Amino acid sequence: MGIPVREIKGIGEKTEKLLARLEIETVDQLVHHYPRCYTTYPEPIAISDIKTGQRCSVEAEISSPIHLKTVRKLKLCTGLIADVSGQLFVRWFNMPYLRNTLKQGERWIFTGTPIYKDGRLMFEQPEYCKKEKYIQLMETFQPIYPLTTGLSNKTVQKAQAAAFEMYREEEYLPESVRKYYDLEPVDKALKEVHFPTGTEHLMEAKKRIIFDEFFRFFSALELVKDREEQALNHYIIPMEEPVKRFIESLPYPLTGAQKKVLSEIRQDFSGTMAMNRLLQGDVGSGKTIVAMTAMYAAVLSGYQAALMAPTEVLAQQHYQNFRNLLSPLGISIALLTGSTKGREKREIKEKCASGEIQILIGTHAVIQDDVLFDNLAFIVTDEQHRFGVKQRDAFMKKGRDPHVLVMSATPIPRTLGIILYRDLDVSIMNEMPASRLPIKNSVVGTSYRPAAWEFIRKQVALGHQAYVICPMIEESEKMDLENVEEYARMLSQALPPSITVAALNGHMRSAEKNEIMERFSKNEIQVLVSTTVVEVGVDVPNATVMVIENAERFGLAQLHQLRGRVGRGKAQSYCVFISGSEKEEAMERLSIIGHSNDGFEIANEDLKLRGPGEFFGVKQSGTMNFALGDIYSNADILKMASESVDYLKKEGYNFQKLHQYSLEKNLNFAKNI
Ligand SMILES: Nc1ncnc2c1ncn2[C@@H]1O[C@H](COP(=O)(O)OP(=O)(O)OP(=O)(O)O)[C@@H](O)[C@H]1O
Repeated sequence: MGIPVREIKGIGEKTEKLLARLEIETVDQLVHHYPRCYTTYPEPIAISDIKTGQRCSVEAEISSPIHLKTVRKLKLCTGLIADVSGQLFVRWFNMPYLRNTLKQGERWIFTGTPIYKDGRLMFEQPEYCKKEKYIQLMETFQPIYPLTTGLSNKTVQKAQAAAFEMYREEEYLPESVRKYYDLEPVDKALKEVHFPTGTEHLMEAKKRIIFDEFFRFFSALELVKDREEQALNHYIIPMEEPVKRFIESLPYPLTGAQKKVLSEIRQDFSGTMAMNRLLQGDVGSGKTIVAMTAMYAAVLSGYQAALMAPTEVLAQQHYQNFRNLLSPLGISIALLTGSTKGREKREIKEKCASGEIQILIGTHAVIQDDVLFDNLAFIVTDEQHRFGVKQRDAFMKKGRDPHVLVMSATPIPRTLGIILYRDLDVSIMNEMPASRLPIKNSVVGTSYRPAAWEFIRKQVALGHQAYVICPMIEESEKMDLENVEEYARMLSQALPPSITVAALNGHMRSAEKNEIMERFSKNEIQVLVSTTVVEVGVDVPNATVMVIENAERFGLAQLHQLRGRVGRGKAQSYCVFISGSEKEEAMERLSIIGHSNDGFEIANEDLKLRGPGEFFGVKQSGTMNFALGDIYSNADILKMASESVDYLKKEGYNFQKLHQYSLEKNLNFAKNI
C-alpha cells in the first residue's frame, strides 16, 4: 500500500474522509485523481449583463450579512451581492465557515454559472476571490476536479500541491517507446496535468497520461489472457429440433440479425475451442432472447447456464422474462441477488450445487465464493462494461472453461472495436424488430419544457407512460437527489392528479428501486422521474415518451441508451432532448442524435465530430471508465497504446512488473471488458 493521504501536509481527518468517498486513500491515488476539465477565468462583467447558464465573473460588494441556516441536514449559506448595475442572490451548500469569511461591505470577485431558481437569477456555489489574486488567475487555467459534497475544488488543489512535494512518479516506459510516440516523461506530464503552465504543455502532458491509462488497460488484458489461454471446448451443445421449436413458439419472428448471431453461437458451441464472444447489439435489438435461446440449448444438453446482470432491477427483469418463456417448458430457474435472504438463499445455493437449478440469474451475487455449480457450461454477462476483469474472471471460474457470451448495448465504431475487444469474437446486432416504429425525436431549448409536460399528459391520457431524466448537477450527488425529488413534485403538480408521478434515484435501496420499477412496469406509476439509473436495459414497452433534461451534459452513447427505454412496443414513441445550452457545439452534437436512431451510425458520427485532440472538454462518450482518456476523442492514442503493448510483448517486456504493486487495482482498472 502507498502512503496514506493523512500524511500530506494540511490534510486533516475531515478531508481524509471526504477523499475516501472518492476512493482516494493514498498519495498515489490522489495524484492520479485527474481534473475533469479546466477552466479559464473571464473578465468580470456587470451583474445586469449576466445570463442563465453562462459561466461568468462579477466584481461585487457583499450587501447583506451571510446568513446560515439548515435545511434538511444541508447547511445553507445565503446572501446578496451588488454592483452599480444590480444585485444578485448567492448561496452555498455545506460551507458554513463562509459566514465568517465573507463579510458585509467587502468586495470580492465571484465566479459561477447563474441559474434561475425560485423566480430569480442566482449564483449557486460561486467561487470567490480577491481582485489581486483574480488578476493572476486570469492568466492561467484552472483544473476542475471531480468532487463530492463538502469537498471544494480549492481543497483538492491545495492537497495536490502538497502531495507533489512528497511524490514522484517512476518512469516505466522504455525510452525507445517514449521517443517513438513522442511522449513526455511521466513525472513531468503528471505535474503538468495538475498545474498547467500553458495550452501546448498541457496537451502534451494529457497525451502521455491518457497513453498510460490505455497502456495499463491493454497490458492488464494481456496478463489476464496469459493466465487463461483459450480453452478447448468441453461442452458440445447442439442447437437442434427442440431449440427450433422454441424459436417458432415465440410471440414474434426473430430478426435476421438475431438469427445470424444464433448461428454464430451454434458454430462456437460445436467448435473445437470454447466460445469467447461479445454480442454488441444496438439498444432494444433483442439481445435477451438470443442469450435465452442459447442458454436453453445448453440446458437441453444437460448442462447449467448462468446470467449475470449489473443491477438488481435488470436481474429481476431477466428473471421474469426467463420464467415466462422457459418455466412452462419445465426448466428450473432461480434468481440470486444481494437481496435474496437467508433460507431462500441457502436453498438456491444447494440446488445450484446439486444441478437441480438449471439456469441461475443474478447480480454479482452469483460470483460469491460459496455459489457452486454442478456442471456449468455457459455463462452470459449482460452489459459487460459495468463489470471488472476480476469479476469476469471469477464468473468463469464457476465452471471448467465454460462458453462465454458478453452482451453490450454500447455500439462502438468498428475501427475502435477491433482495438478494444482484441481477445473476443464480436457479433453485431444492428437491426430492430420489424414491428417497431422508429422513435420521433426533437431537440429543443428549455422554453419548450411546458409543452413537453403537456405532451406527457396527452400520451398518458392515451394509456401510455413516460420517463423524465432529470437535470444533473455535477458538483454534488446530494443536490442531484434533491433535484429529482423536487422535479417530480413540480411535474406532479403540473399534471392532473389522476397521473401518478414517482422519483427514482441511484441512492435508494435496491428493494425500494425494485418496487418503483415494478409499479412502473405494471402501469401503477405513469411518469417516472429519474437520474440515469434507468439507463441500461430497463424494458417497459408501454412507455412511449422520454424527456431528457440537460441533454447537452450527456455523451451521445448515453443519450442513445436513455432514449432506448422507449420505442420498445408497437406504439409510436417520442424522445425530447432538452438542451440547457444554446452553444453551437452542443446543438451540433444533439442534432446527430436527433436525426438518427441507429447506435452504430451515431457512434461513427460522434467519432468524426469530436475527432482526436479534444482535450479540454468534459468527457462525453460515457462508454468506458477511463479517468481521463476518451476512446472516441483519443482514438489515436488508444491505437498507440495498443500497438506498443503488442510491440513490448514481442520484446519480452514484463507487464507483471508494471502491475505488481497494484495488480488488483489495474485489473479492476481494466473495468471495461
Ligand atoms: N424479433 C423480435 N420481434 C419483436 N420484438 C422483439 C424481438 N426480439 C425481442 N423483442 C422484444 O424487444 C424488447 C427488447 O428486447 P431486449 O430487452 O432483449 O433488448 P436489448 O437488446 O437487451 O436492449 P437493451 O440493450 O436496451 O436492453 C423486449 O420487449 C423483447 O421482448
